[in-house]
Amino acid sequence: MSGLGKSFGGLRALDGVALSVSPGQVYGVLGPNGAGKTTLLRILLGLVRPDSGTVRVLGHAPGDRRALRDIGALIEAPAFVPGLSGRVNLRVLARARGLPDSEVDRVLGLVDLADRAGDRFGGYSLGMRQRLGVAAAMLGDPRLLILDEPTNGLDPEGVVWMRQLVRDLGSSGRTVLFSSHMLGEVEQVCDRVVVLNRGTVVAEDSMDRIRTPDVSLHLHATPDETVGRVLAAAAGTGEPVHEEPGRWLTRADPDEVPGIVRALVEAGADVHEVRAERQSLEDAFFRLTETQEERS
Ligand SMILES: Nc1ncnc2c1ncn2[C@@H]1O[C@H](COP(=O)(O)OP(=O)(O)OP(=O)(O)O)[C@@H](O)[C@H]1O
Repeated sequence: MSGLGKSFGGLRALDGVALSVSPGQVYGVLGPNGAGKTTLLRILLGLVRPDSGTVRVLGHAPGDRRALRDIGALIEAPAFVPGLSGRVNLRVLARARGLPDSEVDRVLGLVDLADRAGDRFGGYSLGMRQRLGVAAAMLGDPRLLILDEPTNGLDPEGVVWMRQLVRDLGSSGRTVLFSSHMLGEVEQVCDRVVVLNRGTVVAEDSMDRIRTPDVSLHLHATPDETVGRVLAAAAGTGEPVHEEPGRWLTRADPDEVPGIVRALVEAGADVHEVRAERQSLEDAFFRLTETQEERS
């Protein structure tokens, strides 16, 4: 998709969004509340029409029957009939699509609901409802799964289970596009991630590169005058921060760290402590969304 825009009244929910998802990738859509994640996923399914831009899903226009056949989706709370059992709810969906009842049993097994499949949907916990929603999305073994906040309502055990399921789907060649504001979750299962903020893409890259390879380099080294001079001249570092006498903080490419330490020693500095901390996705997320706030 490219140049995607969507407004609701005066509110710009998406603005010039471009992204491309390759088959077999697990792709995370990340962003704070109201960033436009759900709107983006709804557009892919043909549930919302964009005001501008071009979108192709599995080679077709969004909402095209040929594409929908190969897409499974869970968008917001799944709608099932409360008085019917989980199994019967799925059978209704499966039969409407010409799928055999054995397919229902297969997906119930995948989401660990086989034991409770005969119970009324109305009596299901939030987590069970969510599992049934995922099972419905997997009916017919679609090539592309679009899951909007799939861990909503799941307990910690359910979150771990969902993470594993998404991973398994990815490693079996399915393409999974899922949104989350649980950053750790995205970090652990995604190949690539797009970070949205206020309707625009603030980053779109591989998980490793989003995190940026840079480390926060904490140094305890003296004397200050020598350390300051060496850090300012070192390649691959950010602006050094002099935290207190003898203590420095800078950003550095991890490959440059040995060279920085060598340069300090060669310049006659005493190096007492070197600590390089990798940035988590959480750091990257806040850095990206904060930068955006500052710009606007
Ligand atoms: N049908 C609609 N009518 C009016 N405004 C809408 C509609 N759908 C979304 N919006 C607005 O568009 C913006 C983006 O919403 P969207 O649901 O896509 O964000 P999100 O990133 O999924 O957020 P959340 O994490 O809170 O679900 C929000 O400000 C929202 O209020």
